[in-house]
Amino acid sequence: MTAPIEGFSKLSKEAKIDWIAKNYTAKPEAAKELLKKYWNSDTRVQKLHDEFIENTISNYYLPFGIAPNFLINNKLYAIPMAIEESSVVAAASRAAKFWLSRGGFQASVSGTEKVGQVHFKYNGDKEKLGRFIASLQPVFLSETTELTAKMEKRGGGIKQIELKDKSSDLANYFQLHCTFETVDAMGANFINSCLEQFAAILEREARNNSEFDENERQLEVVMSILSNYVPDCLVKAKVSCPISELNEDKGLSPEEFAEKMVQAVAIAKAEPFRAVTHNKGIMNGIDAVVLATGNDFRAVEAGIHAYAASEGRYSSLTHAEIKDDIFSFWIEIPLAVGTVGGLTSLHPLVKLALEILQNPNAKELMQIIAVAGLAQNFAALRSLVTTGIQQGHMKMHLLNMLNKLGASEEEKVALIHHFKTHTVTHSAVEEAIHNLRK
Ligand SMILES: CC(C)(COP(=O)([O-])OP(=O)([O-])OC[C@H]1O[C@@H](n2cnc3c(N)ncnc32)[C@H](O)[C@@H]1OP(=O)([O-])[O-])[C@@H](O)C(=O)NCCC(=O)NCCSC(=O)C[C@@](C)(O)CC(=O)[O-]
Ligand SMILES: NC(=O)C1=CN([C@@H]2O[C@H](COP(=O)(O)OP(=O)(O)OC[C@H]3O[C@@H](n4cnc5c(N)ncnc54)[C@H](O)[C@@H]3O)[C@@H](O)[C@H]2O)C=CC1
Repeated sequence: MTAPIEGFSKLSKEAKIDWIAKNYTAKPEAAKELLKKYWNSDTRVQKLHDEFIENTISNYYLPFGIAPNFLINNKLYAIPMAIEESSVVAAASRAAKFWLSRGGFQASVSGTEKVGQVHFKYNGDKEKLGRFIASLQPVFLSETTELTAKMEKRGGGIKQIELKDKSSDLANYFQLHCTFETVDAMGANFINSCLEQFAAILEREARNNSEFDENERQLEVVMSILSNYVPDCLVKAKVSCPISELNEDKGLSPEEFAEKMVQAVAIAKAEPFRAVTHNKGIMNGIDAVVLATGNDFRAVEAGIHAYAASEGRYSSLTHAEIKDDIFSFWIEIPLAVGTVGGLTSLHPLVKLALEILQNPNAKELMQIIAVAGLAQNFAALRSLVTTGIQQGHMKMHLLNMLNKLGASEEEKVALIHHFKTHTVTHSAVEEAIHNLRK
């Protein structure tokens, strides 16, 4: 077993690479060569990437694709997507193309409120605590003016600071539940800075509060942090058209297709095992745009899944109905994303992605991301209720399989042609390449 290492973080990049290759790989020279192959040839860009995280030894590439033809609120977008899974970009593109001639996607933001909390312990009279927090409201605001001045100029800032009694859930547990408007930033750092200031004020003023007894003065902050659950930072995206415009699809009449789509969503609402996969398909679209635009996909994932379970059972993020011969399909999700801050102005490809999206503000980006999720779900359900998922997915996955089997460019051309009329499965591809090489 390799011995632990002290001070790894302080080694040079070369020394880190030497150490990891020597101690953890079978072929150190080949491993080193591979890591260096993925360095950016522009040393300034490479340095920038090295400084995004810690202990960087190379870059991890994800494909960066484009799904064109998204008509969103009557504006045409080409959506950049960063994702490793085949068929996602094709599926989004197909759904965009389908809805392009049917009025496109309508999207709207119904709230932009972010949340942060100061969690604290207090053992004492609750009415006194209520009076204490009420008296501190102006202090919380006046002692954060340095932090909030610029944000307020942009139309943002602190919205509300509310005391919440959580002591029935956990002994002596209370919180300051705070809401913020962070305009075009995701806001994590702004919110956390404000919260840490509230926390310092809270403890300091408790110690000096003459109304408190000795025990109450020991009010203790446990932690201060934003919440990634933002149920009032909501975006909705929708498509709809007369059923007659849905076309006959893979042997289903428009009416049958619409009914099956509604049924598929109903199943995801009734059955959590299905809902998880249904929502995974939606996240294929959402994560890909969140990543391409340099946003925090872990934050987005955590918040969206919490929302999917907010009614007590994990359920579908999309909804579908047929009413007065109109088929409607929509999504509603919480999304805290930024078009400034984080990596948005640093990562060269993120900057380009935002430019391709015509430099949206945060609300516009929320709408684009919600649309990508809805489109993805439409495409996946369309396949699931007609041909099954494998036909389209495996068609897109074919190149991965051919690469894995070491197919030459000529073999790829021949086999892609062959599989236009044959079903793609692992064994069929193996057999076809074997036959070709005989
Ligand atoms: C894969 C398709 C789109 C084929 O669909 P198709 O009807 O065979 O496509 P087509 O060849 O007729 O082309 C139509 C359009 O689709 C797009 N398209 C088509 N091919 C490409 C391509 N190579 N590259 C880029 N775009 C492509 C493109 O927009 C194209 O228009 P054009 O560009 O020609 O004007 C369809 O079968 C589909 O949408 N399948 C769903 C795939 C999917 O959902 N994949 C996600 C991975 S599976 C998963 O993780 C989620 C899941 C399924 O479990 C979720 C759930 O259960 O709900
Ligand atoms: N739990 C979580 O989600 C946490 C996430 N993070 C990370 O925090 C980062 C995002 O934090 P941010 O505070 O958004 O980024 P940031 O720290 O880069 O700050 C963005 C700043 O941009 C400025 N700004 C300029 N123009 C603006 C405009 N039009 N609207 C709003 N602000 C404008 C503001 O000063 C704002 O504070 C992400 O990288 C995320 O991964 C950090 C801690 C916790």
